[in-house]
Amino acid sequence: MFALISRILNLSGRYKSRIQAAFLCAFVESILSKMPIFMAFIVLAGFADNTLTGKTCLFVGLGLLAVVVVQTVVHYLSDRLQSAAGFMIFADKRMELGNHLRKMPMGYFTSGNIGKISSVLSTDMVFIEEVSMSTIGNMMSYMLSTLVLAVFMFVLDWRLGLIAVIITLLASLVAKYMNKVSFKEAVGRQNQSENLTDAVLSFAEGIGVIKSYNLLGEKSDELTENFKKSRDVNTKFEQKMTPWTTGLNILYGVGIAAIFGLSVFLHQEGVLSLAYLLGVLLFVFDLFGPLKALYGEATRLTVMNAALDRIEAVLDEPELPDNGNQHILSQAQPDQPEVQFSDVGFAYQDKEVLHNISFSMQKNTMTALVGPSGGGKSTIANLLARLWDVKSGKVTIRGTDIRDIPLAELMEQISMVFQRVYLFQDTIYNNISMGKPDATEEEVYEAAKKARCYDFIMALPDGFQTVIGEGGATLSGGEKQRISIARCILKDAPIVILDEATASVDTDNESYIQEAINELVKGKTLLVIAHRLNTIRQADQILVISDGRISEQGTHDELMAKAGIYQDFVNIRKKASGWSLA
Ligand SMILES: Nc1ncnc2c1ncn2[C@@H]1O[C@H](COP(=O)(O)OP(=O)(O)OP(=O)(O)O)[C@@H](O)[C@H]1O
Repeated sequence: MFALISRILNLSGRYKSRIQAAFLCAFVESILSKMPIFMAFIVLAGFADNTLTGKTCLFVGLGLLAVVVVQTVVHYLSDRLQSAAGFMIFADKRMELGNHLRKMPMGYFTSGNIGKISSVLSTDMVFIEEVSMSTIGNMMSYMLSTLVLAVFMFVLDWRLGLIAVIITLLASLVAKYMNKVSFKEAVGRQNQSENLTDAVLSFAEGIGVIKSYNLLGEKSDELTENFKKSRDVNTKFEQKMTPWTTGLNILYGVGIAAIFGLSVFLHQEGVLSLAYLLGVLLFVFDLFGPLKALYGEATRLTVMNAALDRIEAVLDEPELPDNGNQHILSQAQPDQPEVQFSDVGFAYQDKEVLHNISFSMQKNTMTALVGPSGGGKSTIANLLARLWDVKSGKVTIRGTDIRDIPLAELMEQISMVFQRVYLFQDTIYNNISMGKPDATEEEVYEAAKKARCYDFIMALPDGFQTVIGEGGATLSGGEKQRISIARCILKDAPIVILDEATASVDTDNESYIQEAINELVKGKTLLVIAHRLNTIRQADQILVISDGRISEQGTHDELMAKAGIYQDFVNIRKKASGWSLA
């Protein structure tokens, strides 16, 4: 328990003194909350000894008033200091996590991790930031209160103090095992919470497909199954905890009965005065209250510990190193290619997917990657943009290894047009201008014109100020694609990576998109994952990628003359509607 408390306190960093002050206030408040019983003890003791005077009553009355005032002040202070500290610490932690996620390779953001990231950023962070400080504050004050009450029992009679200490030690032993069980179960509970987040996200994202394939029943059942599992995991947790909490309650009951019985016996034996007996009677029912509350909070602490484990697991995921300090030459040396892959190998975890990939791209030329699905085309394109790092060999731009170039500088050199377009929930203007944040209005409009989207944007009621996304304007897939191309045109990076669309859009849209792409790639070095025969024919070089290797390389005419895999693909492509047979 102490290890857990110190683990959370270690996070406090620059807010340490604020938290210490908050805990001090919480402790003072908890001591003050016992003062009315203490005052009652003074009055009853005076009454029993026949020494009660008006002065004592006045003193007790004023004392109670002062206690109420001070208690209100420290309660206010501890609340303010604690909750603000929790939010401040975890606001910093969230930023650290956000910063870390930004630097992680794209490979991490596979669907299996999306649920984990959402769960860490929302459920775990929110839980810890809302309850951690108050939980620790309460626990500390309960511990100190238990100590103060036990000392008071010793003051009344050492035998009573001894019983209080024995019960406290036994309770902490029981609580230790209870925490172990709670901790074990907390891991399972959180894993199920992640599974549930995953299931809900994938259901919400795939609702279109689910409906169109009439899978609503099946997928709803899967989701319901997940809800049931969560219910079962939580019920099991409560069931496992009940014997322990009951055991603790019995122990407290036995302790109270023993102290009560012994104090009456000691009074009858003439060892304990009536005043002290009254004192015991006043305190005994409250004696184990703080201890009870302490172990109630301990369960929350184990949940927090599991949440911290998950936050730290995400923070421990390796980042893509960004310590390069070389700059890309503005012009390649004579005879130096713009882009060069030299003996590149790559694996997703242990699965090797690229072997000995070597090719070069000359400035302002088009290289087309073609080949069967799963061959490795997208992986090659992603390695050029350094979405992952090569496992062996190297990728250079104008002679410089891309790992030696600061990521921000590398990104300035490359534009990527994906099949799956992502537009932010923002105005069309801002969605385009993020390609070049310091662009003038004229430059944004010019890019929109080149990307063939100016006219349809101006036809919208709010024009470029139209907000896209949920609650905003809905655009067709082709329109979104053109806006994303406008963004790239504005960025004007010298190297363009294009994943050519396989999905069929209507003929109008297709020709507009083609025109937009033609504008984008003018005077650029282009790497295209090509699916259309027209595009492939125009390429300066074609790389046929299959099983992670370059199996053929050349121009369309050269490869057609070879009667190899490329020729087969072209023939099939002519018959079928898509190059990619997946
Ligand atoms: N994130 C990933 N994690 C693990 N394996 C992956 C991942 N992405 C791709 N792969 C695997 O790597 C291999 C190459 O995939 P890649 O997407 O590069 O092929 P591709 O030629 O672009 O295929 P397609 O034409 O279908 O897009 C495949 O076996 C694929 O299953």
